[in-house]
Amino acid sequence: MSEEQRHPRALTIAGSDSSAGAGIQADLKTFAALEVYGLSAITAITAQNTLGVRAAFELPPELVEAQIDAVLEDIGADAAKTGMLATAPIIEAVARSVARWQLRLVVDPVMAAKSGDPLLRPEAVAALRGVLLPLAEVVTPNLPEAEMLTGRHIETLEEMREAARAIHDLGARHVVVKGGHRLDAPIDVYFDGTGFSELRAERIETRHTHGTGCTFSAAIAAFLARGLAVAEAVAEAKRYVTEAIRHAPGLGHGHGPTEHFWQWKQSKEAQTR
Ligand SMILES: Nc1ncnc2c1ncn2[C@@H]1O[C@H](COP(=O)(O)OP(=O)(O)O)[C@@H](O)[C@H]1O
Ligand SMILES: Cc1ncc(COP(=O)(O)OP(=O)(O)O)c(N)n1
Repeated sequence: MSEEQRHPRALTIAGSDSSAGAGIQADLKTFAALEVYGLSAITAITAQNTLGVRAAFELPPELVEAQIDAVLEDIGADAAKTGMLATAPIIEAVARSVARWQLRLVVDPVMAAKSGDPLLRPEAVAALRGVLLPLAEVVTPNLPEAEMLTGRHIETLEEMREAARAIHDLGARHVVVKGGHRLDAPIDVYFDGTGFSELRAERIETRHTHGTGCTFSAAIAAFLARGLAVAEAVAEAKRYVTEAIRHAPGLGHGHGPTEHFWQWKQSKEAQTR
């Protein structure tokens, strides 16, 4: 097998964030840091910084589909992830592509930025639930997104487990309900359709958490592309995002980006020594 054939590759289908802390830019940085070749299909262009989203322009669904076809016909992807999908027609176009290309898909059901600015039209939530989630190998809602998907209030770990089960019932095969929005430790709940486990980490006291959800889901896709099983990929991605937050460079006047190039490889090697 040639070098080119063995190199893992992953596709992100997401919006562009001009501040490069979230969206396509965060995903590609994560793929690169984890030594996975990154491909992209852009769904929308946002003008945003660490303080908020100033403008957004949604691309035509046919152009999103054309980007996916162009890279998959030529290069192919071992795994893919979605982020900001903006509209129901884009979600439907992405679902058609995922089914046609039989993609191993991680869905980050992005609905709003940390600043509160909306990134998904309200009427598109039904398409996310009904059309895309049934195609997801993994879905990674944060607490407000899990509330929107289930129609339940979620606060406690037990309520996170109930929400994970309800989202699994919508068709996603593995569910991670993220706990970054909890008041105490950022514990995430993982459900594989049979059992629950918790992904635990210390809370890092910082305002620099822009794009943490994008980074987490991109890392899951990268580890899947590298051949890890889902439970392992999710656990490694949790370690990755925790270190990305810890090493945040402290940029901007609001919620700044996390860091991707703090020598992940060496820190992994040190861990296993
Ligand atoms: N301050 C923090 N310290 C450590 N981990 C965090 C912190 N904030 C978020 N996380 C983790 O980052 C990941 C992304 O979660 P979250 O911030 O809830 O997503 P989103 O960006 O979609 O709102 C989760 O694994 C969460 O537990
Ligand atoms: C273009 C774009 N996509 C997604 C987001 C939201 O990303 P997320 O990782 O959920 O991070 P926060 O914005 O919640 O920190 C975005 N802002 N822009």
